[in-house]
Amino acid sequence: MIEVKNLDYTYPCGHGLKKLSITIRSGEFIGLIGPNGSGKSTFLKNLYRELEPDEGSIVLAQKELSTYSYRESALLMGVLSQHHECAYDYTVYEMVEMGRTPYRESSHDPVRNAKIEFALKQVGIESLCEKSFSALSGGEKQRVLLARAIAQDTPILLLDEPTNHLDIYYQIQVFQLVKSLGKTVIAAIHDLNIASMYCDRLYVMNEGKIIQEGSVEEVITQEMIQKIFHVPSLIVPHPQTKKPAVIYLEERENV
Ligand SMILES: Nc1ncnc2c1ncn2[C@@H]1O[C@H](COP(=O)(O)OP(=O)(O)OP(=O)(O)O)[C@@H](O)[C@H]1O
Repeated sequence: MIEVKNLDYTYPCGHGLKKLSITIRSGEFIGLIGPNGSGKSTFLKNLYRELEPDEGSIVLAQKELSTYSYRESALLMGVLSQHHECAYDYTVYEMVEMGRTPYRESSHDPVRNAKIEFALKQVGIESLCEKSFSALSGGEKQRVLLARAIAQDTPILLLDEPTNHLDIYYQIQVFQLVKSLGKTVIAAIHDLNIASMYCDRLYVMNEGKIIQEGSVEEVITQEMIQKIFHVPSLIVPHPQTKKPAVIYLEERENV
């Protein structure tokens, strides 16, 4: 469904992405992991067209991304990014409504309104509808933006550290909810235990490159965590799921 080949992007300062290639099948839940500044957000921004690649190709549903109009790509990809700024004082309902913009529906359209209601209910924010978006906490804003992305009803969701501002209850709620939607998901994730619980496959990024790719069992290893994050760890099978669970160790001799 998404095929990225030899993607290059360089910021004026010289940082960016180098020859990135990724193939994602329909319905996969993909995690991007890697240290701060490794290029996860830059990659997602190239996908959701905030940045334009210098070289390489991004093919979405068998068509080069740059040949889609912005409306067409908004019908395919929804985005939940880390940015919360909003120039106007919209209500929560108005923010979620914006997810339907690419559809050009009338505000009385029953399908449109059902999609908005569904999104509000799924994220559990019906009671916030009349509140001003700018008056919400960081975590509440993030949930509103998730509801907007759900209302957009796209087959692909791009998530840039989606649970940044959320407490553990809502972190798990967001990942469970996104997983239950059965969409193709690409998510930049810092928490390796969350990545292990929800992702089908992981890509490890470092210095703008993909340096490893595989199942969570293949990727989440003591060696990778030591090499990429410089932290000693112990990997144990999760007692419920048997997926790798990471226990971080103190840097001590003879551990
Ligand atoms: N707008 C920008 N202008 C110049 N350089 C940038 C810009 N945004 C990011 N960079 C640089 O590009 C590199 C990759 O940054 P990016 O934000 O993609 O990393 P990341 O893996 O998402 O990091 P984090 O985990 O901290 O969110 C970093 O060296 C960063 O300083």
